[in-house]
Amino acid sequence: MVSRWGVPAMSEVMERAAPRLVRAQPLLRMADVSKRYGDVAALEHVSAEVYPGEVLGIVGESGSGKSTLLRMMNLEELPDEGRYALDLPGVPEDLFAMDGYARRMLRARHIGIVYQNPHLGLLMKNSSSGNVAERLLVAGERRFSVLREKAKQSLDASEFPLERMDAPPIELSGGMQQRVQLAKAIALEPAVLLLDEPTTGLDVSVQALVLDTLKRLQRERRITMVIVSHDLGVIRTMADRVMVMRRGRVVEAGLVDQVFQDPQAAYTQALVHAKL
Ligand SMILES: Nc1ncnc2c1ncn2[C@@H]1O[C@H](COP(=O)(O)OP(=O)(O)OP(=O)(O)O)[C@@H](O)[C@H]1O
Repeated sequence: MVSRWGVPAMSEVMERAAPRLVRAQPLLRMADVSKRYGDVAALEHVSAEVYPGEVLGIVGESGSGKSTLLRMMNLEELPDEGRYALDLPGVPEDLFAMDGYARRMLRARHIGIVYQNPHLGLLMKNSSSGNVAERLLVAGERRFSVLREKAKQSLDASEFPLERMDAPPIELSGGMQQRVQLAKAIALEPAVLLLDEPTTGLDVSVQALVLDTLKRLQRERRITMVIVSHDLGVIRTMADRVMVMRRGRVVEAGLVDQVFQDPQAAYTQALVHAKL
């Protein structure tokens, strides 16, 4: 299949299409994205599509380019080449072509992100409710009582203990910090929620609880998500489809169950068997 940008929708990849009765327009489309850091090719001709309400998992060993791809999806960084579209009203065809201010505004309004490292997503010494409210300011709300109430609702939806909402993240556990990031990320009901190793580093029991919250939110709100993890268990729990990356390239993509039960690429086979 060739996209309207004239590049293969999933170049050089064994994409096994989801057996959907209705294939809507993708909400998110990245085409032929490449990025080098000096001699390192972090991404080479990567294409990805995510459909509304779908969870795309991205898996691969350390250094395979997962986080770099997510940073591009979050418009934090620009690639050397490639295109990026979100199917939203009034949004330009190629988000990479927007100026810096427009990119920041679009990111704040339509994209939510949870980082593995909460220091990247939160002001650690501000109150947790203030961190969430900061995101709401982007939508133009200025009334303190409304900001506080909406921040509270978002924290509650993230199953954050509300009696701690005035505590700064630096005083909270790792699991609670991730819930504050999540509350901030979903406060404006983003079109897409990006999750970069959101539970890595947490105790196994805490990890399970945070994944439960993410799954519930996804089920109830049909949030479109992209989740990066090196942990196949996390991807299997969360994702509908998976993209397997190696050395900056997509080596395999398809439905999670298909790819994990019957991996086609030698690299995916090794990943799956290493996990068993
Ligand atoms: N800002 C940067 N400057 C230089 N090299 C970078 C930069 N960001 C990423 N890289 C390099 O690009 C490659 C891909 O990195 P990336 O962090 O995307 O991989 P990853 O799959 O997310 O790995 P990990 O799971 O360890 O985070 C790596 O070789 C990395 O060292």
